[in-house]
Amino acid sequence: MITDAPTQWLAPVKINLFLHINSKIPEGTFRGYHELQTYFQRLDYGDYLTFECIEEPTISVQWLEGDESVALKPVQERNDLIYRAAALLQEAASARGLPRQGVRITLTKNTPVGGGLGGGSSAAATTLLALNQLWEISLPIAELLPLACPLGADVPFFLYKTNAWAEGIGDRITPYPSPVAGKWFLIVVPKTRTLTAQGFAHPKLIRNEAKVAPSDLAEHWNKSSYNAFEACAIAEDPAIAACDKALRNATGFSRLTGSGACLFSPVENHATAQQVADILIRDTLQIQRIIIARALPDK
Ligand SMILES: C[C@@](CO)(OP(=O)(O)O)[C@H](O)COP(=O)(O)OP(=O)(O)OC[C@H]1O[C@@H](n2ccc(N)nc2=O)[C@H](O)[C@@H]1O
Ligand SMILES: Nc1ncnc2c1ncn2[C@@H]1O[C@H](COP(=O)(O)OP(=O)(O)O)[C@@H](O)[C@H]1O
Repeated sequence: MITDAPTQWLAPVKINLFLHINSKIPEGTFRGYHELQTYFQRLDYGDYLTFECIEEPTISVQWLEGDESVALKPVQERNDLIYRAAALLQEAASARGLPRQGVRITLTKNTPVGGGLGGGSSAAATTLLALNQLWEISLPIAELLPLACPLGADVPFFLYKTNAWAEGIGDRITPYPSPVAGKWFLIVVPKTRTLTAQGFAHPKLIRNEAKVAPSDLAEHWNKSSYNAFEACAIAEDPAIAACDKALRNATGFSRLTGSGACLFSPVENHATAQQVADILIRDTLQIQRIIIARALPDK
């Protein structure tokens, strides 16, 4: 019997061009979470996922080593964001009177876990998008969003498949023209990881930034804005501090993405990126590796 090869999907990473925190939410469902403003930029780099649909309604997720090892795979499968996304969609299909179908998923792990690149969130969103199509459920994005939110504050953004301005807890998404589409970026992966919840809990985090309009920031993202986690991350973690200093010395710019630990800088072109990367890796002990990637265009 001839079967179709499983289809391969890229789960692209994001960088936060800037990230301001406006307040801590005092009550309601998201009590203790933070209201923020950020610009999510997608890059042409990420994990690869394959989906092999099967009739038996079981879900399995296998992690394969890519640029990253599989050492940080969640111990229990039911905690894997990919597994949880597939299970939520299975439930949604069943609730609509559609048959429960199964899937064998593989993840080729390229993105560092705890890097601030949204690897887990992007893989979860890609799973929702892929299985919505492959299982022929065809939910509109408005009906996928309630499934995405409980998986993580970053997951809704990845459903839009475009660069976007985000507010609320990061879940209120407005597609907005990218100020950097097509530009090359260096992403420094330090020999350390950060935990998002710890970053948000830091006592010295700036939590009262005034709100701005997208037009104020997207075009001046590298001058009149900042990443609220950066100062604390640099103060707390010598590896992040060393990588930040090295990248800033080499390119004149360095910024944390998300709650860290990765730092990024725009660069002129691929050749320059490679030259700078080679020198940084040679001279900076605290760098694990460097990703060279290009900002994806808007949809
Ligand atoms: C900081 C950001 C910026 O893009 O990215 P990462 O560094 O994780 O990539 C996101 O806001 C992270 O999104 P995500 O990684 O999905 O976080 P979640 O799992 O939803 O939340 C982890 C924990 O962070 C805190 N949290 C999260 C989002 C938010 N707006 N306020 C918060 O205080 C909560 O304590 C929550 O329990
Ligand atoms: N499929 C998955 N891929 C990556 N991380 C996952 C996955 N499932 C659960 N996680 C957990 O999600 C957390 C955030 O991971 P990740 O999205 O890679 O980093 P970040 O939020 O810093 O960008 C980690 O604690 C990780 O163990």
